[in-house]
Amino acid sequence: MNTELRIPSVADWDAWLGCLELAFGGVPLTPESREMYATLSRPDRSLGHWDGSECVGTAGAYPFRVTVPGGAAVPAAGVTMVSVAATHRRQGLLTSMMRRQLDDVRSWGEPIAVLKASEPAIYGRFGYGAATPETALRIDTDRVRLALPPGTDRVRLRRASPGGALDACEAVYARLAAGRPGTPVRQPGWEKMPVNDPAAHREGGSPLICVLAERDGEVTGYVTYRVRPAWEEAGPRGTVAVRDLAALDPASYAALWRFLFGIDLTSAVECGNRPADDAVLQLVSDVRRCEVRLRDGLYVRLVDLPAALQARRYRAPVDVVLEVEDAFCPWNTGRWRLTGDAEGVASCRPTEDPADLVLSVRELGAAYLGGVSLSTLASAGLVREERPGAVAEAALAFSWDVAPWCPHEF
Ligand SMILES: CC(=O)SCCNC(=O)CCNC(=O)[C@H](O)C(C)(C)COP(=O)(O)OP(=O)(O)OC[C@H]1O[C@@H](n2cnc3c(N)ncnc32)[C@H](O)[C@@H]1OP(=O)(O)O
Repeated sequence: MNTELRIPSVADWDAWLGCLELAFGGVPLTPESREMYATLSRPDRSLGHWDGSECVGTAGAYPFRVTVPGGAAVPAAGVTMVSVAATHRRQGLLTSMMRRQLDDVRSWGEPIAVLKASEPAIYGRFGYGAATPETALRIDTDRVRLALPPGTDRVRLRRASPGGALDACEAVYARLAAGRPGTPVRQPGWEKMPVNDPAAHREGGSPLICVLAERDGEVTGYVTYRVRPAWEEAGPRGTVAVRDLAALDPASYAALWRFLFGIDLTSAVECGNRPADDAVLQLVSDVRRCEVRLRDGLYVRLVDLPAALQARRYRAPVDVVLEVEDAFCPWNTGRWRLTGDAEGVASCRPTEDPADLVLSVRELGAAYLGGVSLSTLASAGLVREERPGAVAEAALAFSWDVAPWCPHEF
């Protein structure tokens, strides 16, 4: 196959986006989404495969910063808009784009690349590990009750227009992003994404509604949701579909959930993406009536392994030699001595010392944000222990007190 791989010019944008649309089923993007992507896209950080004048492959990489354990916001390539034309699939076009992109990311000095996959089977071969397990929830609000922490009744709730409340919501997001590994710091322009609400995407639901939680006149939380009304012989069976819910304190958090549970003419609350440690599951009276579906969230690829491992903090003191295999980015292959703890700057240097743990870069990516335990990976046979006790030591050090989560779409 004779295709040319190159950075698209601004004039290539329509053809480039057209390839992406077709690969995702051919439904044209709504004008709102098209305009948003046109503003956010970075042609200089994108790649296209061209077969003559036809664009047959696309990939992009936004310049993000992602919170890692310890609170640093690490430069990260946000890989996105990956597609290959149906006429050209399984001929290695994606592989060649991943090759070029990871070389580019390395040259940009971004220690990690992250993505959300359309299908989990695609990116492991390129060294991406599923790092932030997330849950999709559906709660039967006719039968489930909520326990409410002290102060819930003092939280004031106020409806606001999603666009008008953007600054207040973004301030809450920014404070939470700093404490939750896996969360991208919002880059300029991206605040529009959570309130992008094309009518074509509402699936019979209302336009997006925003409710703010306030304490002492300050916004302490928000929820955006839509209601999908439904009627049965026996009465109303509407669903509340939550897009985003965030709160700075337990009372505001509970007040928002209580509000969602009480919306008239509805009998269920659905959330497509919540963290694996979402506190609501500790408030519900009957967890069996909450459908909880585990999903893969953010995938992490260590591009510059020592820089990435040095950027995070470790929950307990650690001193281990990791023997890492990385066939796709061979500069990471080798033995690395990692030392670090909760406070100081970690060190990760090449070493000739014998290995304590043997693993691939994919497993290291999965464990990087503290959401997947090295012990679990060892139990699965994906991490090999060469020094007794090394798995337990490293698993504790890599773990974190909050589960990593990526509430940011891209
Ligand atoms: C971050 C994001 O943007 S996620 C969005 C990804 N895009 C999509 O899902 C859109 C629809 N799908 C597509 O456009 C294409 O099928 C792609 C991009 C997923 C794959 O592109 P291709 O050029 O066909 O991939 P390529 O030929 O390089 O395949 C490389 C390997 O991955 C495997 N592979 C590719 N796609 C898939 C898949 N969906 N599921 C499982 N394996 C896959 C191939 O079989 C091949 O395996 P091999 O090396 O063992 O032979």
